Amino acid sequence: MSNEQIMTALGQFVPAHWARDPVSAGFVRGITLTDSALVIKLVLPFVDYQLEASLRQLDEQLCKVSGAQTVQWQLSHDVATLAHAGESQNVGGVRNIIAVSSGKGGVGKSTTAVNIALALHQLGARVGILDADVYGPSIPMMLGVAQSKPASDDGKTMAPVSAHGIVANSIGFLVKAGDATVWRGPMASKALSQILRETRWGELDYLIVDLPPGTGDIQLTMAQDVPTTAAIVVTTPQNVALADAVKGISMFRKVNIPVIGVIENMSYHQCGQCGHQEALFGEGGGLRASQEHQVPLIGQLPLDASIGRQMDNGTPTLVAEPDGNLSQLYLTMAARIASGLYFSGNSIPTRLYTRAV
Ligand SMILES: Nc1ncnc2c1ncn2[C@@H]1O[C@H](COP(=O)(O)OP(=O)(O)OP(=O)(O)O)[C@@H](O)[C@H]1O
Repeated sequence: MSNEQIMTALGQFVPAHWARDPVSAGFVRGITLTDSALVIKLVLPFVDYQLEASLRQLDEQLCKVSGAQTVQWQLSHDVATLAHAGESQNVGGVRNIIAVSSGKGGVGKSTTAVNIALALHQLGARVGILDADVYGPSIPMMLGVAQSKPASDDGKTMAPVSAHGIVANSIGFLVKAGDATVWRGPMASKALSQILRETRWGELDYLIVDLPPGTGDIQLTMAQDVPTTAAIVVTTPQNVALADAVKGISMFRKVNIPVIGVIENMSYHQCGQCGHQEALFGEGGGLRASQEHQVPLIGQLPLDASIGRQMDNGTPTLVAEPDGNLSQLYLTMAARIASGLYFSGNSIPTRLYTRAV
């Protein structure tokens, strides 16, 4: 068997949404031929979705060059810590902080943030979510834990609330409904920094931060006082929402936070009877914004009453129907976010993946 031919075959294959092939990216960790099986071990610095099915396209070619009868893919991940802009100190065992923002309110930012967090968890990552939407904290309700409170043994730090396999903290757990809405910008920003640093998040691969809509003080805090790795902008296809989303993209760029991409929510309505898709709010807006501003379009989600209903019941789509079509959309987007984050970011040198075969 020639390792070189196998590496060449692997080196010519770029899985969906990856920026590089697994060989040049340094993910191949072992190639062995046991009995009649060729065993290929890959360790990824991000979580992925349906990667094995995609790699199986290579099986025939790999069997031919190795003389093996089958290929066994051993896939695992060890999520890399990526460098962030600014001087702020890392948050405990949190490897990456992803801010989810929107230019306008009501576009489904929190709904998307929660389902993406749960999707990353379903893909095998350790995930937390911080509800920084001080003016309308909705994550406790969406995760079905509105009656819970983060526990504090020492009066200084808090244990986050666990729900559906992820951990969460929210201003909504800590102050009475409506109280935070009268806070002025600086107070809200201080609350965000404090809640972030006083929560014992434990070891997390990804901490999703659900920001309030707009481009104000809190967003600046994310750049200056929080080690934010990258941001995602959620929008609807309407022109007004898009114009605001573009402002959000520019703002993150100005403060050197890379934008992983745009998610277009409520892009189309799918008829429950015949499956016909109709673009209720115009078409192609997210794609246009992504092309004009050179950010990837991470995905498009339909306007689907079940997304809202499931959230209102505290069992988000990823929990209510983990294998359903909508969950598959979220899982695909989560994988794009994870790989996009890695390939667009800078790995911290100590965790750099070396080429080893
Ligand atoms: N794809 C979707 N299909 C159907 N309903 C949706 C979808 N996305 C969100 N919703 C519903 O739209 C409403 C607003 O969603 P959400 O609270 O997530 O928006 P938001 O952008 O975070 O709002 P705000 O900025 O005001 O907090 C909710 O009732 C939610 O259930």
